[in-house]
Amino acid sequence: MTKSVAILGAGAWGTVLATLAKANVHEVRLWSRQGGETLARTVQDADIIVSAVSMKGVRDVTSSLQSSLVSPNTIFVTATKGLDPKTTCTPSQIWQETFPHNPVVVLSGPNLSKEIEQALPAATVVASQNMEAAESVQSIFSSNRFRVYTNSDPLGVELGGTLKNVMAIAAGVCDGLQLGTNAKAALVTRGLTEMVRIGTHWGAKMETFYGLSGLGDLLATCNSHLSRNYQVGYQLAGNKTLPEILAHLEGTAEGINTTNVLVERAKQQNIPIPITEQVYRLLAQELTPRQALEELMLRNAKPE
Ligand SMILES: NC(=O)C1=CN([C@@H]2O[C@H](COP(=O)(O)OP(=O)(O)OC[C@H]3O[C@@H](n4cnc5c(N)ncnc54)[C@H](OP(=O)(O)O)[C@@H]3O)[C@@H](O)[C@H]2O)C=CC1
Ligand SMILES: O=C(CO)COP(=O)(O)O
Repeated sequence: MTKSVAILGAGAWGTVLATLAKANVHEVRLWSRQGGETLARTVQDADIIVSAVSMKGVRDVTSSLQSSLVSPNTIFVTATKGLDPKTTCTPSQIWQETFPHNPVVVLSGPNLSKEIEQALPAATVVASQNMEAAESVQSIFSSNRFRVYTNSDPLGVELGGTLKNVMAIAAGVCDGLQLGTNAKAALVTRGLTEMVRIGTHWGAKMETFYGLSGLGDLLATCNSHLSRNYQVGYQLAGNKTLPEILAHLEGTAEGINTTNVLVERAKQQNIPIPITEQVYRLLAQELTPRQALEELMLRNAKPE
């Protein structure tokens, strides 16, 4: 059945999600601040509202939408991979808090938009406490080139996609310094352990991090020059400064803000996050990439 899909955010990801839904013959309206259409008209009578804005736009968009008419049956889908700097809330928590009576679905997975744009095969996860809503979103985006799985742990799926961005920055540094395959394997594996530690403390299920939205996205972004977060790390290792890198980066690298939020939250809750901490210090120009490596290698000996 044809659905009416409103996609908010016409950046790299929003545009690709619009193409996928259109290919399944849904009626798609794509909104951005630059476009001619109002937000209220874009979401009018929508069955599904997909948010693909970057984290810095989520609060603006949710508060602008509050006054618009959204039916309680409308499903919200959030595809943003970030954390709110003020509250440390995830995007889906913000959407749910703003629209407490609507189903909210998280869409996240190893989905480098440039590859999907080229019609290369990919898989993703749609997660919700409302399985009917998740299945509805699954059918909107599923195709022979985009395989969509459902999951009942939205927090775990969302945190997987968010926390891996920090590790992608670290992986970019690792490759930029040409530290080798052993170092990269160690980094990504210990990075996953760190993601599980933070995520389970937050209330997510451990097994979710071993699925597409956790390990899957970690592998994709830690191994691809298409990842903006990886690019940030790679270029830091090439001695560029963060402002220089950001001046030429195509799109958003959410891992930078996420690192800051995580360090704050982990400090308050006493969670050890050694890799994130070194990424934080590197981004803050407190140390060089080589010094960050030394710090990680010379930590106290401990069991795995
Ligand atoms: N690109 C990818 O491969 C993937 C990205 N994601 C996630 O999706 C999100 C968006 O990424 P991506 O599309 O790549 O980023 P882009 O930088 O390409 O686009 C960002 C989008 O957010 C919008 N935006 C930013 N601030 C505001 C605001 N205050 N109000 C309204 N809209 C705003 C921008 O609108 P405007 O054009 O008007 O500036 C733009 O549409 C990120 O969280 C990212 O992690 C997830 C999976 C894959
Ligand atoms: O989340 C992504 C792929 O799944 C996109 O990664 P970047 O934001 O690092 O480009």
